[in-house]
Amino acid sequence: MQEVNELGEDALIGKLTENWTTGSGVVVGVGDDCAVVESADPHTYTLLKTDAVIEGVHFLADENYQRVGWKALARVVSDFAAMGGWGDFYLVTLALPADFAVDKVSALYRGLEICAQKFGGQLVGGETSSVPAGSAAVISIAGTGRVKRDQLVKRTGATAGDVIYVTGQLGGSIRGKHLDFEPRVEAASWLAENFLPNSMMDLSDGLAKDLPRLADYSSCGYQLDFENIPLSEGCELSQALNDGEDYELLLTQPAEVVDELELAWDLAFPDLQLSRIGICTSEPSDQLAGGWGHFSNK
Ligand SMILES: Nc1ncnc2c1ncn2[C@@H]1O[C@H](COP(=O)(O)OP(=O)(O)OP(=O)(O)O)[C@@H](O)[C@H]1O
Ligand SMILES: Cc1ncc(C[n+]2csc(CCOP(=O)(O)O)c2C)c(N)n1
Ligand SMILES: [Mg+2]
Repeated sequence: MQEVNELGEDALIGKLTENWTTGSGVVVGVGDDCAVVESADPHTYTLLKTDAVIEGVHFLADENYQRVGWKALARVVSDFAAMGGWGDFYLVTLALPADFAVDKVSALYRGLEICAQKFGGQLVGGETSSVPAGSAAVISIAGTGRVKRDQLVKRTGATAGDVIYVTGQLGGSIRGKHLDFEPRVEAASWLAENFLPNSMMDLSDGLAKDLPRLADYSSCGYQLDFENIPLSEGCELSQALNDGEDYELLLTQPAEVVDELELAWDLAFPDLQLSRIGICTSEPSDQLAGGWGHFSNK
């Protein structure tokens, strides 16, 4: 019997969805940060995302649950941002063991509310269920969002010659940033409005996992300047590549616009680093391997 760890996360999703076709109303199906579907408004698309955090996998059981609530919602907001959009409505699914403390759930909801308040969008319902005694708590957020049609940025548009950028610094998120990161909503929509990147995604599984994904989706390769990868304080390159949960933006821009982009960026976001870390190539690359994978690091 084949186990899921033998396939790895991406191959499993690929196998399960290989026969799914993109029917009418679907702009982007499986394979990007969000699904994108037509909306009644001719100027926007609707974004759809569902994302779970699991005790013991995404946070420790004794964590401050307000921070867990922030993280759970901010992850969805980050995926909306990665398409150039923002969140509108959120549903919360809880699956808890029977002895779970009410105070922890209340704290979780404060975190969700604070995050929704800060980044916009409303909490509008959910679902409550249980897990067997001794099992891990599961919190899942489903959200709908919006993006202007002419500002949608996908993972598939990178082309050879594009300059590859990341925002912020990478690595070491487990020291705390994975719980209280700022989804890059403002930066992403500024980019989408002013410099429409050829491709963009948020970095959740580490640059070593996510850049090869972006390159695969775009049918190109990449050449990294490792010395230009921005390291979080106290981190080594291997952490920046592999730790994951940076929730920074990874994007590519045609070379002709990068000088103008960098000047404008420094004025618009003086406190957020934008680093040129490499270029897209026409040939496939093998500079990177690693990062986070559920089941195994495949
Ligand atoms: N069980 C599943 N069935 C169908 N599609 C899935 C399943 N799991 C993931 N997908 C799809 O696979 C793609 C990658 O999903 P994933 O949740 O890894 O998104 P991501 O943006 O790469 O990661 P993150 O959510 O951490 O930012 C998405 O398009 C998602 O809709
Ligand atoms: C207790 C604990 N152990 C490990 C980690 C690290 N971690 C968990 S999931 C993940 C990738 C993103 O998840 P997903 O692919 O589900 O978006 C990473 C880097 C953590 N945060 N807490
Ligand atoms: Mg993502």
